[in-house]
Amino acid sequence: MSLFDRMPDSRLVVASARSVVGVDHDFEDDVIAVRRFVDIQGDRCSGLFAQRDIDDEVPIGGCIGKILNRQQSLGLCECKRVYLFQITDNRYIDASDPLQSSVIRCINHPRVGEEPNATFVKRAVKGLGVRRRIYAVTLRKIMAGEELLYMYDETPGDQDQVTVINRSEVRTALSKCLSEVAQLQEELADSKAVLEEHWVTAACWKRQCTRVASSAAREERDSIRKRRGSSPTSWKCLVYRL
Ligand SMILES: C[S@@+](CC[C@H](N)C(=O)[O-])C[C@H]1O[C@@H](n2cnc3c(N)ncnc32)[C@H](O)[C@@H]1O
Repeated sequence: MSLFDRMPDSRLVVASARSVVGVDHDFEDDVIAVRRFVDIQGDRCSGLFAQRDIDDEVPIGGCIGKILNRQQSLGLCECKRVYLFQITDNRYIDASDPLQSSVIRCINHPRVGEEPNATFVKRAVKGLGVRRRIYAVTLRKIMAGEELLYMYDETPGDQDQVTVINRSEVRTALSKCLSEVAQLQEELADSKAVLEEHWVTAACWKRQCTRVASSAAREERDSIRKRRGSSPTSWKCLVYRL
């Protein structure tokens, strides 16, 4: 029997507060909580954490959002944070808007050295106005305090090829980004006095650096993508594996 068949009645899962549309980032119940922390790039981000021990194969909650087709979802793959969950070849849940989604949107991908401990299963729900839903389910027993993690490229229905680039390609892409940022910082330092005169804040500086770094990263991705001929959505995987 597959994990999908062993799912309990999805109406019960839908009723869970964790699957309710519009739950904000401060969500916390006795099973999971959304916690904010600072990631390796120094940005504040959110993740889902177990509040108590959770057994294997327990549904955590449903992922909700706007249903998009592949074409409509492409632009969103380029966003800094991607909240797209693929449910079929041509159907995606866009969970970008926290007010139109559930806290399940906050599940992160495992970092280096971490293993996934959750996955998603699909289940059609009749009579609830939602044609297709996917549920986060634990893959093993989770201990209280552990972060829930799932491999983004394993969303049900995801047929994309995963582009795995080797370490030297990663290093080249990274050093290119870093040198662009260093150059920008030099330019900014030159004009620091002028900027100070205009009361440009540190936050604005950071935004400019980030913008240049992400555009450099995008160019690098495009150039590798051209060389590799991979599909645009597979870049989610590339970015996360960095
Ligand atoms: C579905 S959201 C997860 C919640 C997100 N961390 C937040 O703060 O709202 C996916 C985004 O989180 C970030 N993310 C998730 N896992 C990551 C990881 N292992 N390393 C770096 N960024 C990650 C990426 O920006 C990604 O586009």
